[in-house]
Amino acid sequence: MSAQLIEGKKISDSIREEIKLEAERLKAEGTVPGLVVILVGEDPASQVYVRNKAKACEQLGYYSEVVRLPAETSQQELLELIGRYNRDDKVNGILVQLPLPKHIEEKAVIDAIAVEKDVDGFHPESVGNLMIGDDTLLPCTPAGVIELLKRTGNDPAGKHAVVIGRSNIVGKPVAMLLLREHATVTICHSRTPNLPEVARQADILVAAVGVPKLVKKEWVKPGAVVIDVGVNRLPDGKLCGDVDFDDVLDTAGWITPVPGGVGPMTITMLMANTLKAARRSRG
Ligand SMILES: Nc1nc2c(c(=O)[nH]1)N[C@@H](CN(C=O)c1ccc(C(=O)N[C@@H](CCC(=O)O)C(=O)O)cc1)CN2
Ligand SMILES: [Mg+2]
Repeated sequence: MSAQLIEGKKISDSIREEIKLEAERLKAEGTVPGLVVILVGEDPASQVYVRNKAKACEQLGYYSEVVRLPAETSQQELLELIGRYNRDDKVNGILVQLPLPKHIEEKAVIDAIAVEKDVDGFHPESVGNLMIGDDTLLPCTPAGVIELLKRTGNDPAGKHAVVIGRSNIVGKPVAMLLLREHATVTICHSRTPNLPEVARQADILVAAVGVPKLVKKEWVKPGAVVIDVGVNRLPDGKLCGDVDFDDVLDTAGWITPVPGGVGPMTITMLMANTLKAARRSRG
């Protein structure tokens, strides 16, 4: 039997409707959520994501700024700009689009963002808050994964979740969020022995490694929920995930497509974080 599709685009659209209502309520009380997105350089994919973030702000009636800086911008210039937005009351969220040019140290940039404006959830204090279970701004893609699970009735509680990938942006935080949702969590990576065998134990399998079509049907327990976080561009220009979708389709119980699965949730959760930061800014 074919797996049920987890339609990220549809779920994302309905969350945006909820956010819009909340944002209107907040605006009626005199607070306009504000987001600045900073892009350094001309990476084509990043340009699309930044444009889509600005569009989402417009759709929701947020105050929005996009700062496009040349690839040669120095780290010091970027840090000074962040410092200015840290002090700007119109702006509740500051997002620096990744990846950054090689001469800029990602950690220095993330550390410079005021934690209360860290709508990416990448600041060490945000990460620490997530780890100890304090209320915080959550990283967008991992938060989107949890929303997809919950809104399709796939509550992680009591399930075995296997996460393939250990990046700071997706693998580690999604594992922490699944743990917070009472899943038993295994984190795998390139040095995990018998990776297919470990993956096959998962009730919920999250693939976030950036290897096109790595996960095959032999890696999937029949009926498992398969969440594909990979966005890989193939030589023919087509997008594909870390899961071999066609191969896995008849084995999985639920599956996210690429495109149209996890991807659309990233920007929606960014909008939710900006709203949350705006609400919190009122004290
Ligand atoms: N500062 C950040 N940088 C990056 C993040 C991030 O969360 N914060 N994540 C990614 C890029 N990203 C948002 O910034 C992002 C990636 C993918 C999508 C998306 O909607 N993907 C679509 C396909 C889009 C396409 O056709 O290329 C999908 O999967 O359906 C949105 C946002 C790295 N940088
Ligand atoms: Mg404001």
